[in-house]
Amino acid sequence: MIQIEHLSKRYKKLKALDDVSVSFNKGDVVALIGPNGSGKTTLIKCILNMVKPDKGRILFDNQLVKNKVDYRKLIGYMPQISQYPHNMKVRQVFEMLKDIRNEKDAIDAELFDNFDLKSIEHKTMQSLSGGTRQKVSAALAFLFHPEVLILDEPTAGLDPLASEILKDKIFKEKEKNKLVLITSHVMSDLDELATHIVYLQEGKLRFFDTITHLKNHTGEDRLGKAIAWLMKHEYNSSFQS
Ligand SMILES: Nc1ncnc2c1ncn2[C@@H]1O[C@H](COP(=O)(O)OP(=O)(O)OP(=O)(O)O)[C@@H](O)[C@H]1O
Repeated sequence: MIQIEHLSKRYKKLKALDDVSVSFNKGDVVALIGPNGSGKTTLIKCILNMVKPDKGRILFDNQLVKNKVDYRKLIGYMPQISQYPHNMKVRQVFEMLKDIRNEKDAIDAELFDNFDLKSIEHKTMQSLSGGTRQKVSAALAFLFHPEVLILDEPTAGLDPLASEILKDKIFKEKEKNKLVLITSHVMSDLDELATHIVYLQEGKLRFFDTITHLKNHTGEDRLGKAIAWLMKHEYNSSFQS
């Protein structure tokens, strides 16, 4: 569904992405893992056409994404830092997006309801706590039944109940054969959800495989331990599923 071929991106001398090739299919829940600054968000932004790569190409459903916008409708994106106008009320943000899409009937309000966003819809975005802003951002990402979900640190700042609600929702979408890409530093969350691991280090793809294969290879049954093993050992595995 998404093919990334020889992708490179530099910021001056810094190689944020260095010849990354990987592909993702429907039904995969892919955990993007790597140290701070390893290129996870840059990879996501390239997929979304928010950052222009210097080299390489990305295909979405076998179509090049370069200079395209339409395919973005099929992706629900939860950014690390949401950037909705500060003085807009929560209700207005939802209404604005529904108006832009003109798809008023095809709404998935499950997270809106489960997070009880109705009770804060009169508040402005700037008055929300960090975690509540994350809830709004999550509800917006799932709103239009997207085929692909790209979630950048989705559970960061969420309380335990909200975090469970969001993980249940991600799990349901996986069951519907959606493709989900998640970055997170919370290994236990990824252990519950992910089917595949992409491990980036200094912009390079160090590892791409199924979680099952990673655990078998390392002899660890917890993802956190298996990733620690990867970080300690020179291990390169990459397969295109
Ligand atoms: N707009 C930019 N201008 C200059 N450098 C940038 C820019 N965006 C990212 N970088 C650099 O590119 C590298 C990769 O950043 P990126 O945000 O992709 O990392 P990350 O893996 O998502 O990190 P984190 O885990 O901290 O979120 C970092 O060194 C970062 O400082």
